[in-house]
Order: sequence, then structure tokens, then C-alpha cells
Amino acid sequence: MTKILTTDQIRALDAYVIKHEPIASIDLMERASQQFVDWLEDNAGDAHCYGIVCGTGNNGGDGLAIARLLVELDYDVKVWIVEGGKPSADFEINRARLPEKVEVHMITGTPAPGIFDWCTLLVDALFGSGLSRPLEGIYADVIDCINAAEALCVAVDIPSGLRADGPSQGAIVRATDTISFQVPKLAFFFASSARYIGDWHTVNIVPWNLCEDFFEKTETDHHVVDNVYHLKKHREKFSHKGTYGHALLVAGSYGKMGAAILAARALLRAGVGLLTIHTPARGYAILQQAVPEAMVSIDPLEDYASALPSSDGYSVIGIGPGLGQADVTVKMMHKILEAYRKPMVIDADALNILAAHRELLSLVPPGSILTPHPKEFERLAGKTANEFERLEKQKALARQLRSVVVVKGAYSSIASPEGVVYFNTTGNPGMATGGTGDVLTGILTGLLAQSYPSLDAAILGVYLHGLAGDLAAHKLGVDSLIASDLIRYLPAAFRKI
Ligand SMILES: NC(=O)C1=CN([C@@H]2O[C@H](COP(=O)(O)OP(=O)(O)OC[C@H]3O[C@@H](n4cnc5c(N)ncnc54)[C@H](OP(=O)(O)O)[C@@H]3O)[C@@H](O)[C@H]2O)[C@@H](O)CC1
Ligand SMILES: [K+]
Repeated sequence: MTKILTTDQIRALDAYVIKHEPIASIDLMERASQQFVDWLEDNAGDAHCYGIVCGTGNNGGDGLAIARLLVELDYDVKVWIVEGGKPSADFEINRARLPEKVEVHMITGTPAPGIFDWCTLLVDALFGSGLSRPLEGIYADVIDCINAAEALCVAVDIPSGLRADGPSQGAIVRATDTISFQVPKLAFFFASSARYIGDWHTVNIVPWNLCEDFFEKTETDHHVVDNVYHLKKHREKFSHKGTYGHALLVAGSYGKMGAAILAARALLRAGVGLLTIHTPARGYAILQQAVPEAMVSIDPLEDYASALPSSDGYSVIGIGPGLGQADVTVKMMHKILEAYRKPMVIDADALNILAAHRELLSLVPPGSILTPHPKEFERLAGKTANEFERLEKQKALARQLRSVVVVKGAYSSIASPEGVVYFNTTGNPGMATGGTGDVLTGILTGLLAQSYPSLDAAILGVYLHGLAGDLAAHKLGVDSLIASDLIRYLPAAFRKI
């Protein structure tokens, strides 16, 4: 897991490295700029007319060093410096190091439209992590010109105008790519930032072994899930189906039996020992045929689940996919929550029932996993003004329920009962289709059945779900991906980790 640091912590990291490596700050800037140029060469080497747009802080200092390094590689480079603010010491050093042959344009007033027409690639080095207020005036005008230009735009560290740790206002650069130094910023994980960040990449400017101690001692609520291998349990030679738990899946209603099938198949592929599906009577034949490995518990009602014979003996209950919200189903859910004290996986209509009958929230067994998408989360926790606020509400809900709350999205966020958040990095837009959530419920229920601790199950399950999607997309492309493909590629995802 990589820790996501605040801008203050990143500043402290830079200071730590400067002191302990030790390295002069201008040399650290040189290293950052070199890494940036290496990335450009590998990924945008055919863009020959580089326009470097600089502020006068250290982000602008990076820009000037990048300009010099590109000139040394024989690219055509022009520099624009927006005047204002006291130049930083390292900016001044790199200003003096810039070869005389490089054209430097000072921007002192509103720039003319089309000012960047010459460029095929713009490097945004106006502001980085030192942004302290919304950008306006001449800076906003320059940003309008950058955003209007046809050139690709690669941001140094963070798009200018975007705040790393909180909601942004004012003008913001819309980059095609963002190269962040050492660690990604919190804003990178939110849908609302995507149009500014483009694709983000991190480059190391400090060898990890030199800052290991710093990272260990630095506390943060936010992590990136980049490896889950250590979480995976191994299947023992002398194990049997009892070893891997007996899951109960409560899913499906009239017109939504597909959700039950998807969740059940994923549950089995996640390695559960035994599976029983409780389903409305109409689902009996469907499920027996579609999922022969599962047993079926049949509800007295034809179309909706209304009465579970007993929840005793099951290692875990997964509830929600395709369940519907009929009054009889609400009553059944109330009874299950009163009787069952082991962790549950709660999704879809089961979440909507909790949102509409808030008295049930206190009955959620500690250690459960809730998997709302943003709309379901809003129903549960209320509207929020932005994703930073939503993240805080997510942590609060996880603490309140002493459970894991997963808000699904491009970077699904997984909040532990202690309010620590893990952002998942697998998955792709092909997964934005109906049924993929049901597959996730199945995977998580299957892992909980096998006695994975709830947080491990959530981190591992969300990662595997996205990885199965990535492997499927690699073969099939993102446009035609369907939820069943995730189940088909789940075995390969397990093998891969
Ligand atoms: N530290 C290191 O060792 C390394 C750092 N590196 C690089 O440094 C970057 C951080 O540099 P930085 O701290 O100098 O901040 P940066 O964003 O360039 O500008 C700050 C200036 O802008 C001003 N200002 C702020 N908001 C404003 C506004 N709305 N409108 C107008 N002005 C505004 C602010 O003024 P103030 O807030 O003080 O009034 C201050 O003068 C980082 O992102 C990375 O690229 C790398 O080289 C690796 C090594
Ligand atoms: K920038």
C-alpha cells in the first residue's frame, strides 16, 4: 500500500530528503525534472514543439529545468513565464541556467488568443503544490489559453489551479496527463478531478529506501492499493468444503433473477465451500439450472423474498442483488438483521432498504461490508457538496456501523471501521454496466465465508473484481464488456495475484 500524503506532508518529505539523503533542493528539482523529461520521451517523444508555461515558484522552476533538458535533447522549445509573485531561489537558478538560445516570453497582461498555437505539447508548470488560493486574473486568462490550445498538455506534479487536498475553485488547467512526484495526490481519486488530471502517473524522485522511515512514521487516513498478494490465503492440502465456509445469498426477485445468478456464480468462483441461495419460488428452476453447484432455499412467495427459514449455520450472508424493496422483503430483512450477528455483505436493494428504514442501521452486524455506488451512498448518508466531503461521510458511516464501507467507482474507496481509506486501482470503464456490482457482492461474500477479516476481504475482493475486468478488457476491449465476463476472468485474476 502506498500512502497518499497531504501537500504539507509532501513538503515535509522534500525537507526530510534534502536533510537526510542529503541533497540540495536544486538537485532534487533537477531529478524531478529529469524524471518528467524521461516520461515525455517515452510517451510523447514525437511532439516536437514544446511550450513550457511557468509560474515563478518551484513548479515554474521545474518547468525551466524541463525546458533546458528538452533543448539538450534537440527538441524545439519555447518558454512563457507569467510574471507576478516573488520568484523562488530555485526558479532563479534555473532561469540563469536556461541556454540563451531559448525564446522566453514574459506574460505581463492578458495574453492574445492563440498564443500557444505553435506548440504541439504544452508543459503546465504554472503552479504545483504551493497553490494557496483560487487562480484568477492573468493566471486564469493564461489557463484559458492553455485549455483552448490544440496541443497536448502535460502537467508538472498537479494541474495548475487544482487543489490536492480539498475542493477547487477558480481556473484550472485541463491536462491530458499529469506527472506527479513520488506519490499521487488525494484529488486524483475523484471523478470530479478527472477532466483536469487526464491520466496520472507517478515518478520517483527519491529512492524508496531513502524515505522508508519517513513514510513509516507519517500518519495518513488514505492509501492506494497497489498490491494484494500478501492478503491472499492459501488453500491447505487437507482442507474440505467445510473449511471454506457456507454462504447464504439472499438475492433475486421477479424480473431480477439475473442479479442472483451473477452474484452466485461469482461467489462460487471466489472459492466458497458451500452456497445456498434464498430466492422467491419463481427463481427455483432458474437457479438450479444456472448455478448447479448451489443449493436453493425457496421462499413461500412466488415473486419476492419474504421469509428466511433460518440464518443459523451460515458463515456469512450476502444480501441485496435484485432483491427488490417489497414490504414483505423489508420485514424479512429486519428479522435477518435481528437474528444474525456475523458479518454480512449488504448491497443494492438491501442498502436502499437500510436508507429508507434507518432504524435498521443499528442492527447491521459489526464487521459487515456495505457496497453502495455513489447514488446509494447518498441515500444512506445524505447529499454532499463534493467528493472530499463524501469521503469524510464515508469514514463516519464506517465508524458508526463498525463496518467496511466501499463506495464503488473508477477508484473504489474502501473505508475501514477505523475510518482509514484504501483506494483501489484496478478496473476500467467497460465495467460501468449493469450486473458488475452483483459480481462484486458475490466475490466479497465468498471471501468472508472463507474467514478473511472484513477489511482484507474488501480490499482483496475489490482488487480482484477490477483485475478480472482488466483481464477481460485486455482480451475483449472495454466496449463490449459485460458482467458475466468478470466471472469468466476471475480465475485468471486469482492466478495473477
Ligand atoms: N520542495 C521541493 O524540494 C521540490 C518541489 N518540487 C516542485 O515544487 C512545487 C511546489 O513549489 P512551491 O512550493 O514553490 O509552489 P508553487 O506551486 O510553485 O507556487 C507557489 C507560489 O505561488 C504563489 N501562489 C499560490 N497560489 C497562488 C494564486 N492563486 N495566485 C497567485 N499566486 C499564488 C505562492 O504565493 P503565496 O501563497 O506565498 O502568497 C508562491 O509564491 C511542486 O509542485 C513541485 O513541482 C519539485 O521540484 C521536487 C522538489
Ligand atoms: K502544474
